[in-house]
Amino acid sequence: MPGTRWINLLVQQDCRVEICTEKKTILSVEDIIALIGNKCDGVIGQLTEDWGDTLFSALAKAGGKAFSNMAVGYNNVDVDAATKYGVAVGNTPGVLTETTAELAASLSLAASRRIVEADEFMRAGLYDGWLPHLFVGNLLKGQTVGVIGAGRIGSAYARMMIEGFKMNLIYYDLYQATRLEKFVTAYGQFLKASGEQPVTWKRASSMDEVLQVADVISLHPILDKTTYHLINKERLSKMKKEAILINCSRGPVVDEEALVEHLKHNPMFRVGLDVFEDEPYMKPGLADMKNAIVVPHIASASKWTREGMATLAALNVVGKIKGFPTWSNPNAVEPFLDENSSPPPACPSIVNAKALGLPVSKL
Ligand SMILES: NC(=O)C1=CN([C@@H]2O[C@H](COP(=O)(O)OP(=O)(O)OC[C@H]3O[C@@H](n4cnc5c(N)ncnc54)[C@H](O)[C@@H]3O)[C@@H](O)[C@H]2O)C=CC1
Ligand SMILES: O=C(O)C(=O)CO
Repeated sequence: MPGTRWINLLVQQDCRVEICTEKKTILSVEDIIALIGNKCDGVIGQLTEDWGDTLFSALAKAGGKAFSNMAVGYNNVDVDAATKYGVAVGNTPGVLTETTAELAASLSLAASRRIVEADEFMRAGLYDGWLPHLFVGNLLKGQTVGVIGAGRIGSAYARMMIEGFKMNLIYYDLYQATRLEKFVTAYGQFLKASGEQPVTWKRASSMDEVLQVADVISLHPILDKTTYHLINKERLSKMKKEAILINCSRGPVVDEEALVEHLKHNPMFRVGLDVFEDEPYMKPGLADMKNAIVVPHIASASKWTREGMATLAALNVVGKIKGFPTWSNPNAVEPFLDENSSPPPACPSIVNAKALGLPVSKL
């Protein structure tokens, strides 16, 4: 885990910390059971681990009260099973938002301007002079950005694309993104007052509307039963032939086999993927597609974010062990990140706090 603050905070609270030194990137359930052993008060785990009934039962048997994913997404965790065993489940919202949105924006630019293809071309020594048709891509300004899942990260991404490239917005979410709508309205008015074309927004009544209208579509929902294979063969066929699809949410939100087929038959369609259906693997054929940019789940990989994630995960676990209440707003975690002061006596974000009847901090 990055940085030293997370471990210093645990040690200051008299925790004995055991660090897994297995030379394996992804631990199996059996590996983790062995690491938990007979006595373990809490665990900080990774999104690659399968935290279900077996592990929560083992943790509870070892006296464990707390688990935290070092991640905001917790689709790898069976929260009901944790609740059944009285284990609190923490996650780390609030420190990933901008970093993840920046990677989605980076992929959007890289895909629209074909940066990876052009880079490979240069390195292969194929450049023999400027040509009018060399790596022609898409202009973003004035086009429409579609966001599926306009929560924390989806909204931050939308703002970047709107402010940065003056794109119009269409979004689909189960809930209204009121703050985002207000921002686009105000920014549109500002542009108009400056004599520029104002940007616009629309909340789509269906996801298909976004797919049909948008030029760049970025996926930011959580992964659950309702979002599994949200983008499938039929939905891909509704998108514009030259559209760009970005996925920085979770791999299974996209039917990756259908995507490979779509990429093969639509060379002007481009994707930027940070996540994959069967990580760490890619579906056959994806790696050969020139119209796909693929990066290894690095959307949250900025130093500040990763150190913040580690700190929040550690504070979730130690807070529960110490019997601290939960923080009232898990999106407002700045007080936990200030290196120059002690963190508040609270768990920053416990997703099953209500189900466990945990008290809420009054701070
Ligand atoms: N690639 C990476 O490294 C990272 C990936 N993530 C992923 O991004 C996800 C989103 O993170 P946040 O924005 O912080 O979460 P959030 O909870 O703020 O936003 C998720 C949004 O998805 C919406 N949603 C849920 N079901 C939907 C559906 N069926 N159709 C449309 N919208 C739906 C929700 O209403 C919510 O607004 C995480 O759960 C995680 O899986 C997060 C951080 C880094
Ligand atoms: O926090 C998450 O959900 C991640 O995917 C970490 O990058």
